[in-house]
Amino acid sequence: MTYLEITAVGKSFTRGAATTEVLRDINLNIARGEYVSIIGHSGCGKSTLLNLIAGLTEVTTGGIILENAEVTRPGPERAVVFQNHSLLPWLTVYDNVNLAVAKVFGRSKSAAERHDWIMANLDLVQMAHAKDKRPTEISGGMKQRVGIARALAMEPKILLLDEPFGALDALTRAHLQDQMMEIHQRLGNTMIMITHDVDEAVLLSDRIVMMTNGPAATIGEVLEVPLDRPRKRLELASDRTYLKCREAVLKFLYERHRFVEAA
Ligand SMILES: Nc1ncnc2c1ncn2[C@@H]1O[C@H](COP(=O)(O)OP(=O)(O)OP(=O)(O)O)[C@@H](O)[C@H]1O
Repeated sequence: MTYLEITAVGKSFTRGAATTEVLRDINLNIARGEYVSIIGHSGCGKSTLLNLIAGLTEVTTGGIILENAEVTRPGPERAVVFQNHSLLPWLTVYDNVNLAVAKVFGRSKSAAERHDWIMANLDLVQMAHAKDKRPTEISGGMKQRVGIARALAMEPKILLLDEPFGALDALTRAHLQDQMMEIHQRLGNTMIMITHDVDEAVLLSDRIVMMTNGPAATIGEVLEVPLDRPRKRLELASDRTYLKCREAVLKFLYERHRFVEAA
């Protein structure tokens, strides 16, 4: 059953007399609990699409519906995690998560319940031990985990991830990908993730949305990833289905829709 419905969405930006059509005729239905990745060359409009779903930008044409309600503005039911953590540097890890929790659950949960909820979410990303640290005192991977905890603490219907592991080294990245799979398995939430990493997309996703190059980019193909869960990266390294999916994405990106640098 469709949970998120993106229908005939287009997005243009106008500055002065110049209008750039970034996205054209995007159609995508996502089911509850699905993990969907969006992949495409730099500048094709992936972040623009995510921002439209987040309600941070308005569609130019078409519409986006989440559980029967049109998306017109940002809301806690669509939490975003950006590539570079967006924690407030003067607050502790705990207080950064608390800020979101107080906003969403300030009325519906007691102070004790809110405390337990903050700690439960920090536990989920294995950051409870660092609750009193400030962002400058923890590593990039840890900051990203706190950002994920903060987003999850809002109990969003959809988690929107804009290259969440893009700024991390390969080992930290692999560790966080594994944690993300575990969290998805445990909570069953709907995830939409932008990535440039083909292996990451295949490992984590139920479907991979492949975008054509801009301007006026659209969805070129959608690839199903029919791999059982839980998934283990080492076992998949030689799995035929995994390798076939990987090849399909690589062929889309580097054969059929090669990136051509604008002159
Ligand atoms: N607010 C804006 N005003 C004008 N143009 C914009 C705006 N936001 C994005 N664009 C343009 O839209 C296009 C797509 O940008 P976007 O950031 O969505 O691409 P992307 O696929 O996420 O890129 P990358 O992979 O490099 O992060 C770019 O040409 C960009 O310049």
